[in-house]
Amino acid sequence: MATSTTKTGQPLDRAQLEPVLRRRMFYTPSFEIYGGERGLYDYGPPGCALQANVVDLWRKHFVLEEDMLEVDCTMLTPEAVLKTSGHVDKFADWMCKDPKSGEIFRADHLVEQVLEARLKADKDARGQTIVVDEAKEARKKKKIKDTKIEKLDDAVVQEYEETLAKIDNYGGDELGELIKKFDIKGPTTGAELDPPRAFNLMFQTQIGPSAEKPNGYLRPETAQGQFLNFQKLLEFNQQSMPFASASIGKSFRNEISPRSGLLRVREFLMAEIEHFVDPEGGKKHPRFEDVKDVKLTLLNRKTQLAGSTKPDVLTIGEAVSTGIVDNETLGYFMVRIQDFLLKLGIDHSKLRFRQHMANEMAHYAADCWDAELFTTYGWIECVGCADRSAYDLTVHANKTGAPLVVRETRAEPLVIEEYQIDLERKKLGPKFRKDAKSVEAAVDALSQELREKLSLELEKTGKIEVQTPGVGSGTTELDKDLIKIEKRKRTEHVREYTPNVIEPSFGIGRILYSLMEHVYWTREGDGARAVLSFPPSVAPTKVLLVPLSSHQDFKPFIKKLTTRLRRIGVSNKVDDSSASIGKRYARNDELGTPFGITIDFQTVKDGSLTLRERDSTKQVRASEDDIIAAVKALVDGEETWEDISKRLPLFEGQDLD
Ligand SMILES: Nc1ncnc2c1ncn2[C@@H]1O[C@H](COP(=O)(O)OP(=O)(O)OP(=O)(O)O)[C@@H](O)[C@H]1O
Repeated sequence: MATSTTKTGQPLDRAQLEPVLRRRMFYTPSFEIYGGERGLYDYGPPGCALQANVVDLWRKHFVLEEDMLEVDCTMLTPEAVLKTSGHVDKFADWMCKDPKSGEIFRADHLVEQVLEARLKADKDARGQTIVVDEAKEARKKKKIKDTKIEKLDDAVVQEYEETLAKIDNYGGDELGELIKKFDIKGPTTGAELDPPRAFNLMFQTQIGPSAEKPNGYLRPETAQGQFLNFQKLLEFNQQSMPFASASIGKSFRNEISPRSGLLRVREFLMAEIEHFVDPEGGKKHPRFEDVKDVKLTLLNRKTQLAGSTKPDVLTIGEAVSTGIVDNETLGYFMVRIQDFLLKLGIDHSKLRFRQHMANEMAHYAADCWDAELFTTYGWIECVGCADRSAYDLTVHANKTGAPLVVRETRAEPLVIEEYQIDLERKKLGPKFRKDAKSVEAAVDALSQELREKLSLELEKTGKIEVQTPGVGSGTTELDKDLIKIEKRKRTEHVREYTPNVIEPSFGIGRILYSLMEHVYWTREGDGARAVLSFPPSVAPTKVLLVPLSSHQDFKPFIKKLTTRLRRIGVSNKVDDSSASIGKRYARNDELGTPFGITIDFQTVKDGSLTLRERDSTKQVRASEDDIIAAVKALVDGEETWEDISKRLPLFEGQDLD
């Protein structure tokens, strides 16, 4: 796997970044003083501010700009809902147990880890200047300690790589076969593993005191609440289609082996959109024209099937017209997802869209693309974008009888010619008694094809036989006196259909962590200093106020500045500690604070201030009004630092760093 690099081209060292994130309290393991609980994290002040800013941007970018209908649905979900949606039976991962140690592994992750480790060892071995036989010889003689030097056959390397490219697609039996075939054993014991078995990821719970057994779950996604409110939302939207609902809230998954920090946790914030669209007419999107020339990096299904991970860069217009992406609405949202991630500060070169393989998608899905971000943990799915077809609305409507459909008055009434059936009910009742209703239902359910066939038979013989499950022998004879079948015209003024759903689904924690990796770099100086180059819009704190010292004369300026900044909604912090100004700025570079205002003796003389930019460490000096206006323009994204440094005089007086 390629290594991740920072914007300065240095390999990204997670062992350096993670302590910074923990120390500055972006996030921290929950319940730590009780020994911690895997897969659960608390966010500290900068983490909370960052998350709030990302969520705020999400709302503006999607809910506001796309005029979506936001809902906030409950997390506690009755069992019946999740039974109908398929989660109770199918929302599971494959786990396997080491019978010797009792350790539990997620089967696909175990295969992935082992194969990746073997490929790495192979690469290392190939990189050695000594040939492998010599390496083995040397190892025998204990000259080389590294016992991992193992070279694989080229065919094995290819097989491993192909397996890894398809790792998300295997079912339990296939994973069991891979474990056997590749001789994968318990990592700590070397024991043969038990065959994989399905583990449902939902947390079960009991709703109410009278429940005798668990009768509900913590939701594993926010989507179901949106589907169940479909009819009310359609009404709220004055029956107008297409429209989208949106929801931000916690979801819960009892992950088999949570790992990789915020990337795989058991409780996480999701932001999901359900865009309801008419399935007829190719799922067009009214704004597709505006985005059709935007390029995306696409790793399609065909490429993955060939065992490759080399993506294509295509405009979304090309991708949709050639059928690589199924339809305009899905393509439109992929572009909007990319725009959003880039706005946050995601590195464009570390973003790709990967198409799900046919057996990786839910059986009802028409197409699905994940926005994946490259991190030190490899490519990580951060946003799923799926076409869920009409599945969810259909199953809930069938189960409850609720009309989760759109009824539209046709512009032109539709004249339909069809076979219609008239039953002589007065005679049917006395003849079939308790079975009359079943016979009637069976007749009503006859297809047009059958009706045509039966009408000919009725005309010819004067009687027909109809399949009536559960009545007598299973077929019932009806004669001309009881049934009439005729071809007639019917005019339909209203069209009824179940909308299809395009669902972009964002994991906010995964996006936050990937973003922190993407904006992290180190500045050479006295020791490498960490910098988090968040764009001003998402940075936890926008401005640091630094008085030169704790001198009394600076205090009124600080008070005035904080009040003014607060009034215009710019978050700021004062650092009046005794550390040098350079040190204080370095501390806040770690927090990603993009701007700093210094208050010095010149300020006391003429009211002027310096404004420093985090990444370049350049400063300008100007009046308080000009500096405040510059900060506001920078934070609102109306001007860049380049604009400001052209407009206001540069300040070279002090090298603060
Ligand atoms: N355990 C988790 N921890 C953090 N975020 C998650 C977790 N599971 C899912 N997400 C986020 O929710 C989004 C939508 O969920 P989805 O059901 O598509 O994920 P998934 O395909 O089950 O993920 P994975 O295959 O990685 O388990 C994902 O793109 C991801 O950002």
